[in-house]
Amino acid sequence: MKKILITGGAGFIGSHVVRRFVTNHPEYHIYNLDALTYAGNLENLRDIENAPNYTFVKGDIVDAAFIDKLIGEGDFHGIVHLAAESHVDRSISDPMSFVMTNVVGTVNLLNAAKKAWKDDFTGRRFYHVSTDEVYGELHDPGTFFTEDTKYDPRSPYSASKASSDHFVRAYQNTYNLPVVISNCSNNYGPNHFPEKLIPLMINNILAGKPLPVYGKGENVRDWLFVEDHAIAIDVIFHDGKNGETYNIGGHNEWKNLDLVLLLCRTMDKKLGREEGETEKLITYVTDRAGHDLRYAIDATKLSEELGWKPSLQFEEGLERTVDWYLNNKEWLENVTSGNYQKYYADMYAAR
Ligand SMILES: NC(=O)c1ccc[n+]([C@@H]2O[C@H](COP(=O)([O-])OP(=O)(O)OC[C@H]3O[C@@H](n4cnc5c(N)ncnc54)[C@H](O)[C@@H]3O)[C@@H](O)[C@H]2O)c1
Repeated sequence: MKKILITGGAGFIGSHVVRRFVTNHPEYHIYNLDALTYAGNLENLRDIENAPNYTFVKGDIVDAAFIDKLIGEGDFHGIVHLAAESHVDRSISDPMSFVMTNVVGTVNLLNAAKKAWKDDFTGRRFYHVSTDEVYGELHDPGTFFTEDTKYDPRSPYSASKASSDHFVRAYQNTYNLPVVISNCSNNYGPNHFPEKLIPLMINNILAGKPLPVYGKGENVRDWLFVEDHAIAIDVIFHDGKNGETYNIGGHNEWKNLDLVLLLCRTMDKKLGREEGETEKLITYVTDRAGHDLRYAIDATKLSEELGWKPSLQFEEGLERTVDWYLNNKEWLENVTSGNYQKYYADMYAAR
């Protein structure tokens, strides 16, 4: 049975990718490598944890000796790399942890794959999951990031992801490592840690806390339902061409303020409140340093060459997301308090 290593599989997007691969590809054995940082949580994979083709491995991609051993002995057919520090605000207060995980961690994985696959790369693939933020920001409506847009990262997070993208391409160019990269827009959906916009707002609404909107709420993001991203990763992993980059996006742009207002109206309905009640919690706060104005993805290459398209309309995806959080308040409480983290850290410390 072919083995696939997925890194960061206990996180938000990673957990959806692991579930998709475990469920839709019984021909593979999936190894989920994750350090279980504040953002990683095995509760996200409870439903598949006993699947016969699934194994969890706790470990840190920054630890080169550990990664060399794991990949050296693992005979992995493919590596799907999602492990990262992922929150822009945290990158502003602590850039070095982003350099370590996103840059050094990625190079450790590339080195280990190069050594383990020993110049016979037939049937192997290193898939690097990246972000549209590497392209910088857009101003003019009607302009989009394409795969040819020049990199212009503007936050420590996007600079670290851009750097890792460059390393991945350099390993293809220099050592012929078979690589593929995708750059995706903002994801939303179940299991999203409540520090990012949508789950933070849902969490605050449920707690009756203010809803902090940066600046005037004018920044624009393109939103994609996380399961559609997982499907795109599956399609690119299997059908994408080595050395290529694929942009993934929802063609679904929202100003932050409009998005928060839509979320407030959805919550009014779900919580049986009068329309307009929830939006009273909106508070405008000092803008994020260096806040990029607009991101928008042109995903034509992916749809024309590999036939992928988002399956879900935004209103439906947002409603599914809200329903998930309302039905999983315990999850929200346990990730916010760090209970899950402690529980799984203790479990692995005892082994
Ligand atoms: N969230 C988005 O909207 C978005 C959009 C495009 C691309 N991406 C990219 O997708 C990937 C996953 O993003 P996410 O939002 O799911 O992130 P996340 O923060 O929810 O999850 C990251 C996971 O990586 C693990 N991890 C962190 N450091 C590690 C280390 N040193 N060793 C091993 N594991 C480690 C964490 O424990 C966690 O499970 C990232 O590479 C991110 O850059 C995210």
